Amino acid sequence: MGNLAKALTVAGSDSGGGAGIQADLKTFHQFHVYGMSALTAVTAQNTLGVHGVYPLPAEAVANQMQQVIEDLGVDAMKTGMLFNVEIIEAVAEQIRQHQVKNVVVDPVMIAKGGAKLLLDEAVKAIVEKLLPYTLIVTPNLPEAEHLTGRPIRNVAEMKEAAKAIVAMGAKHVVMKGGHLPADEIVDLLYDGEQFFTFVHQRVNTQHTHGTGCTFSAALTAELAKGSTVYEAMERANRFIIEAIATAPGIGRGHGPTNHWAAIKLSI
Ligand SMILES: Nc1ncnc2c1ncn2[C@@H]1O[C@H](COP(=O)(O)OP(=O)(O)O)[C@@H](O)[C@H]1O
Ligand SMILES: Cc1ncc(COP(=O)(O)O)c(N)n1
Repeated sequence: MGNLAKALTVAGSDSGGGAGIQADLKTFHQFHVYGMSALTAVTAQNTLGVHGVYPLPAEAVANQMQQVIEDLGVDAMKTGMLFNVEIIEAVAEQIRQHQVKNVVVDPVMIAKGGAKLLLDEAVKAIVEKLLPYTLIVTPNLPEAEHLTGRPIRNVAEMKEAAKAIVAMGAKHVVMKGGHLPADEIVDLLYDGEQFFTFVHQRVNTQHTHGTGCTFSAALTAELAKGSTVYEAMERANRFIIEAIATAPGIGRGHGPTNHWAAIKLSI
């Protein structure tokens, strides 16, 4: 345990356990990384949808971050549902004050059922306050469209959007291509100079609740352990594909992925 890697998630609670803080902590654990959390909001949620959103005061988020960073230490952190401008500003300020490295930002905006997990006016705060501290930002296509204000209909437009997002201050972009209607999914990594594409077959399933959270948590866990961005991307990508392919199939709606999925560490 001497070299135990430690990761922090700053995100909302999904009472259904498939997304949010719960998905992140389960994934950190599966990667043998010590997981810590700063809760931003409570959602009353299950596989059928979001039935209530109860944000916490920004001060409560900042205080949780401060206490774990100053005592336990954070090798990597991720953000998920941040909900409003005040919380985003508080999170950015904690990152700045404590010079937290390896920051992954999953710019969660809308739950699969359509519920707002980020207020409209807060998109600008993600760009202006958070992206300058971000090592990897992981938008899905609708999120990348909101960040850039342009439509994304193919891989060429994904690359253009990735360039625009790096120009906003993030060091790397992982743009997830699951929302393009094709049998092959293309996930894109851009490091400001080169594009790397990760292409895989779509699994035919409705159990994709929390895929974005689980993927970005895996990325964060690998960074906490000292992997390079490329290695972390490759391992997180394999993990999420396996987690979707072996989803337990619970709940009456969009069920969770399998957070016990085998981690394929060999590249
Ligand atoms: N049906 C699927 N089969 C295989 N992989 C998927 C499927 N849906 C999503 N993924 C993968 O899960 C991750 C999240 O994808 P995406 O659906 O684009 O984002 P989000 O969950 O944030 O909406 C990506 O790495 C994507 O390749
Ligand atoms: C608290 C919380 N955070 C994030 C998501 C996004 O989940 P998904 O990956 O299914 O879009 C969610 N549904 N709930």
